Amino acid sequence: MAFSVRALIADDDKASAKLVEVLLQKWGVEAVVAHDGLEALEQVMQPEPPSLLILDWEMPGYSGIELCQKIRQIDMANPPYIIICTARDSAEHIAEGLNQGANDFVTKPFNTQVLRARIEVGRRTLELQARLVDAMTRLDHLASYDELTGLLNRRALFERVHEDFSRAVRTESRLCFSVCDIDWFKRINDKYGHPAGDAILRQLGELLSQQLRPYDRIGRIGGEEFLLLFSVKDAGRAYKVLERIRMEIERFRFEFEGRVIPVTMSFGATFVIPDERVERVEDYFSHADQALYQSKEKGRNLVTFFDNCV
Ligand SMILES: Nc1nc2c(ncn2[C@@H]2O[C@H](COP(=O)(O)OP(=O)(O)OP(=O)(O)O)[C@@H](O)[C@H]2O)c(=O)[nH]1
Repeated sequence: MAFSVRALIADDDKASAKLVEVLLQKWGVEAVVAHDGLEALEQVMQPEPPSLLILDWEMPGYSGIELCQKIRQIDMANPPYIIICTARDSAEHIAEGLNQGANDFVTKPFNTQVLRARIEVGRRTLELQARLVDAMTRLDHLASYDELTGLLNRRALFERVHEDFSRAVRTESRLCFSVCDIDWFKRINDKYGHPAGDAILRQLGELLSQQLRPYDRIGRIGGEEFLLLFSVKDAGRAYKVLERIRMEIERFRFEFEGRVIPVTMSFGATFVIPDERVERVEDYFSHADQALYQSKEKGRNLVTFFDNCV
């Protein structure tokens, strides 16, 4: 199916606007009409704006050229394709229009065939742009999210953690930074198979996400290792949150192909009062990791805080 576009015709000459509207209808292009620059700008600012703009050069409110300038200053994921319609067809005018952000020109009185061909060029360009934006969105997602669990990956998570620390400094809030790791995961893989291990990672990702609030951070930072960052008033409460999560995991029925697989997780954590030294995020990570090591040493399925700060 052909890629469809919605057009905006902006022209203070009502007869001329009507003529273009009728032609667009005939060519299967849905169109809305504005009779001055202000009305046209309002249409462009709608949540789902028209993508192909056919703007008259001279209009009350804003001229077609002023509209071009304004629209090109707006940061849009999918900028519109703009055709300026004008009787001014000198080289200077054409250059000025293009320099101000128009994609194309149609001179008045226009030739129907040429107008149709130019609209088709616009439609093709918008189709390519939509595909590019779609591909970039997908690439962005792939670059930031772990494919198996759908959680943030290590790189994206640490970027956000740095932002969270800066925000916490401003709002004077406190954070709990925890690294957690599945116990004996190698044995689980060996006993039930790698696909079962993958299924556990997926189920665990969902379970961890349900345990935290949407604005807390959670990500998969390595094979069977996850990182949690949540705001909390004091270290005692932080301990209770992690203990609750640890017990939920212990109780949860992880299943793969009808078999229930017991899973436990060890936690290392540190309670943080963020300060300006953003590089300390790496120190906190190292502290949480050392505490995780202690949980493993003490027998696993445990929550340990760095430096016994709880
Ligand atoms: N199924 C699956 N396994 C993974 C994945 N990533 C890492 N692993 C496995 O996770 C296991 C981790 O093993 P170890 O580092 O020895 O840790 P462990 O067996 O969990 O032991 P402790 O951490 O000491 O409790 C290895 O066997 C990895 O192959 C993955 O994406 N899918």
